Amino acid sequence: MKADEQRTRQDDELGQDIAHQAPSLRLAISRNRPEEPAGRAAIRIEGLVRRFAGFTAVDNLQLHIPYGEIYGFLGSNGAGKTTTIKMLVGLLEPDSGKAWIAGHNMWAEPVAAKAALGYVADRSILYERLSGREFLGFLGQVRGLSLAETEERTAHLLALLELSEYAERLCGSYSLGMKRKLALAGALLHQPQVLILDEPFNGLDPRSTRHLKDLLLQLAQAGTAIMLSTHDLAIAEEICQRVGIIHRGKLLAEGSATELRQLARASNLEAVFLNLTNRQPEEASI
Ligand SMILES: Nc1ncnc2c1ncn2[C@@H]1O[C@H](COP(=O)(O)OP(=O)(O)OP(=O)(O)O)[C@@H](O)[C@H]1O
Repeated sequence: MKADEQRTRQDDELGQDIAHQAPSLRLAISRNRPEEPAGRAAIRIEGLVRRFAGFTAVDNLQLHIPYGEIYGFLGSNGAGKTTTIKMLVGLLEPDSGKAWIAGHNMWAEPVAAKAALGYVADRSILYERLSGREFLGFLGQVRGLSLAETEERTAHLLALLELSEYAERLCGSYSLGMKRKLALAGALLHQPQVLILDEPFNGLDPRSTRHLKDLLLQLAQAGTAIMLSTHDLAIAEEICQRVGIIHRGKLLAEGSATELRQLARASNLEAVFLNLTNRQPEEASI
């Protein structure tokens, strides 16, 4: 048997092991982390539940993400990532449970919570008849920035995201990747303490992907809390301090990629992920 095949088989067997231990895995890992008081978490979710016509899409979810951390939210198609994010950013009312952004309850103090938040949806919604610069100018007004601040931040972000040469073109004429980058510029305009990104790497070319990874690492280093959902396990492994794996609306495991790999004795996050979620193979479609 070749070394690669042997490692894959070992990963599979060990992964099946942790699949059975899944509920205790998270507890074991969280004991290894210095405790972050929940009240000081940048993003805090307690007991979040959302049902659609009797089907439970998000099932009693708990999450605490501190400032300065990049948290990867992983799950197969339909696992409940977008539903969780929509409840967290105030777009979808939970059936029960609560969510806080920078200490503000999203549903009781939505203005304060949203002021601290930058959010990019999985599908970018832009005003197609505005130019890139006009779009950011409009968002600056919505965010209550002065004209000078808006102009300065707009120029900085357009340059940072390599969009300056397209700034006067209508958003409707942008490519998918350019739209994603402009949406990100919009989310960063008011320098939020908390950034929530649903599939931020979708549609980006390798150069823009590298650029975004570096930008997120810099923002986290400066203290921004970042939660991102992704299907790209290599990216999660590279830039996320912790990852949470959601499946059928429940958090199966949570920890750093290294902790998850060590605990599972698996060679990579993909092996951990596939084996945890393969108990329902028809859903393991990441
Ligand atoms: N408005 C809705 N009405 C009915 N069911 C919904 C609605 N929104 C989401 N769902 C269901 O909830 C489940 C979770 O969906 P969600 O979009 O949160 O998954 P996801 O993890 O983001 O998936 P993907 O990776 O494919 O984007 C799915 O079964 C989906 O069909």
